[in-house]
Amino acid sequence: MKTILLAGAAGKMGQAIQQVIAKHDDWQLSAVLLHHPSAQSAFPAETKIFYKLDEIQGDYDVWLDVTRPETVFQNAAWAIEHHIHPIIGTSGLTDDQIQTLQQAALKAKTGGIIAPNFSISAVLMMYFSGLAAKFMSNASIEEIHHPDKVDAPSGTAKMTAAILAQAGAATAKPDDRRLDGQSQSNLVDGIQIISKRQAGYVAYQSVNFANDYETLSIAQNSLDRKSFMSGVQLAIKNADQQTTLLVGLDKMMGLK
Ligand SMILES: NC(=O)C1=CN([C@@H]2O[C@H](COP(=O)(O)OP(=O)(O)OC[C@H]3O[C@@H](n4cnc5c(N)ncnc54)[C@H](OP(=O)(O)O)[C@@H]3O)[C@@H](O)[C@H]2O)C=CC1
Ligand SMILES: O=C(O)C1=N[C@H](C(=O)O)C[C@H](O)C1
Repeated sequence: MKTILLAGAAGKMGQAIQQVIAKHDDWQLSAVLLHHPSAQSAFPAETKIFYKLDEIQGDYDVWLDVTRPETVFQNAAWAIEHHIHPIIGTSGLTDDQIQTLQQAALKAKTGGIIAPNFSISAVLMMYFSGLAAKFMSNASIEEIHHPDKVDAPSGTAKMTAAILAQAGAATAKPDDRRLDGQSQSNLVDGIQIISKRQAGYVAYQSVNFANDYETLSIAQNSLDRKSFMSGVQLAIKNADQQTTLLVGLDKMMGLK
């Protein structure tokens, strides 16, 4: 039996992940870490409920985190220190925090994965964008998310910017005009990211390239949080065999 601690279980992703775990006879939602007591009623009897890191007791194979940017580093560090393999879906980790967690994972011999996006099509969008960036070096990103999203740019956009930069792309002339209240413009690794929050969207991103006299756009749209669930399952299947902390679900999909 694979035992799972789900942090952020009462949130939008947490609820979708609970349904996925329940479909697997050999996976158990053994514990949840919640923010508020009011959310506790909906869990199976065998699920332990915790509200603070220092309350947590028991052994778990996997720590699945879908909480908040301000919480995720502390959670991931705690999981690794206690030899629970982390699957980090929560956005907002900085590059320095990721490096610190990777070192901690090596020391504790407890690997796992930071997956900025669990959607298979989003992973492919990032992968194809990295390929395109070798041939079309003027690139920018637009991301649109639901209005409840607390952080911008999205974790996916930041990872895409890193991939594009590594392939040699940059935004030729970043547009520094002021944007309206629902939009933000940020330069990350030399790539301009426009972030918008708009009702009706879950998660959308396009990567836009321009060469002389030609453009290329690679776009991906998550229409429902169910789009993330095949990636969540892949991560749960593989996380507890990891000895290092991977970044990006592509590393579990055999993409090179
Ligand atoms: N990797 C991926 O593919 C995806 C990643 N995400 C990311 O996952 C995260 C969660 O997204 P989403 O489910 O939409 O957000 P929600 O706000 O719906 O859920 C977050 C949950 O975490 C809870 N929470 C907050 N602080 C703590 C804490 N200290 N300990 C335990 N739980 C806590 C919140 O409780 P309360 O509301 O009571 O504060 C809430 O229930 C975000 O960072 C988002 O970007 C989202 C979709 C896909
Ligand atoms: O908050 C969300 O919803 C999402 N967050 C992740 C991100 O920051 O990239 C993944 C996906 O875009 C949905």
